[in-house]
Amino acid sequence: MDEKDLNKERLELALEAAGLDLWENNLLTGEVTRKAMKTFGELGYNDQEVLHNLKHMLEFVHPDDLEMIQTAVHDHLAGRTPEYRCEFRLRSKAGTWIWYANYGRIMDANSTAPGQRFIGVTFNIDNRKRKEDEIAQINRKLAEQNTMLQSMNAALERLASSDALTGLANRRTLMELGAKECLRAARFSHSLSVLMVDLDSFKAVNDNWGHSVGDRVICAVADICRQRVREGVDVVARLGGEEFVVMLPEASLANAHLIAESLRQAVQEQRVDNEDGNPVPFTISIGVAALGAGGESFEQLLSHADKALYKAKQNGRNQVQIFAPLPHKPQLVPPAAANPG
Ligand SMILES: Nc1nc2c(ncn2[C@@H]2O[C@H](COP(=O)(O)OP(=O)(O)OP(=O)(O)O)[C@@H](O)[C@H]2O)c(=O)[nH]1
Repeated sequence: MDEKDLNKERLELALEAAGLDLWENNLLTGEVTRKAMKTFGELGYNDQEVLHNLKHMLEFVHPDDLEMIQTAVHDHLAGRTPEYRCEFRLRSKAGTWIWYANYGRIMDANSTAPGQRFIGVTFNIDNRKRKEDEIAQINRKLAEQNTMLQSMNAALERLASSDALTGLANRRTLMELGAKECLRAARFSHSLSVLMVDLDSFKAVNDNWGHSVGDRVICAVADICRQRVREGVDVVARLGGEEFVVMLPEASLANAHLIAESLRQAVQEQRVDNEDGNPVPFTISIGVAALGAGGESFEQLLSHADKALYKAKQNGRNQVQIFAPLPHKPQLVPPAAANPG
């Protein structure tokens, strides 16, 4: 055996051990000078079924992968890539698609007519591709589930922070926002007012027209409050039942009074019909309070507004009352303490 045969033998062994199948093509004539017969054998074809012709070879390639192969060859031929690399599917004789990879190089790149010796190897990557597909599918499912979880979390968050009937903030949210706003207002000596809003004689609305009409009245009041305050600044909350709170940062007592009066009037003019199409009369009373110089807590502010609301109810309902702190009574000094000795 001469050195050439020995080298050929060594190469065959190396290719076999690496699972590589050598091919050689002439890109100028389209002739396949060495067919990757190990690959075609694996796909179920015999030597006669595979012609020494590049055009014929490409007929085994999945139609979706053809353009990618042609681009990779073209880029390499034009010197844009140091080697030709490509992954594609080949049709087996049984009709299934199997993934392969190509790695090759134009060996006569420096000649005047390069492309006559395009040499490379093909190797089976089907297992790897299938695993990649499985992983991609799992990742897609995980991403879908993640999106679903995120939207469920957002929905849960909405449910936990808002009132189911009106969509307004609930008591918990109001108390959280209110406490923060109170601290901020006290720290920077800014105004902060609250309106305590309550439907008048609402029991009668329910008793006369039913609970569902009562619910619609509650929603109508919620909408009026929501529409008439500054979006993103003021907070409208339903405390429960027929009671609402409107928190007005940066609003003085006088401004809050004006807003309260406009809400009261808007509610009085709002029409909600009963099941027979007849209007249901309803009004609200409002208590207004503003943060004083003493830096009260939000709970105290609400309690002041509630006291004003009580006054509005006592005075006949459908009105606005302002919380006025009782005038400070001077402490009487006991005579004994005044005249010691
Ligand atoms: N439709 C409906 N009614 C509710 C809801 N929550 C509470 N109520 C009713 O609201 C009514 C509140 O009645 P009261 O607390 O006696 O007060 P009021 O009749 O409005 O009288 P004043 O507040 O004194 O003017 C009760 O009849 C409750 O059943 C609700 O979500 N939907």
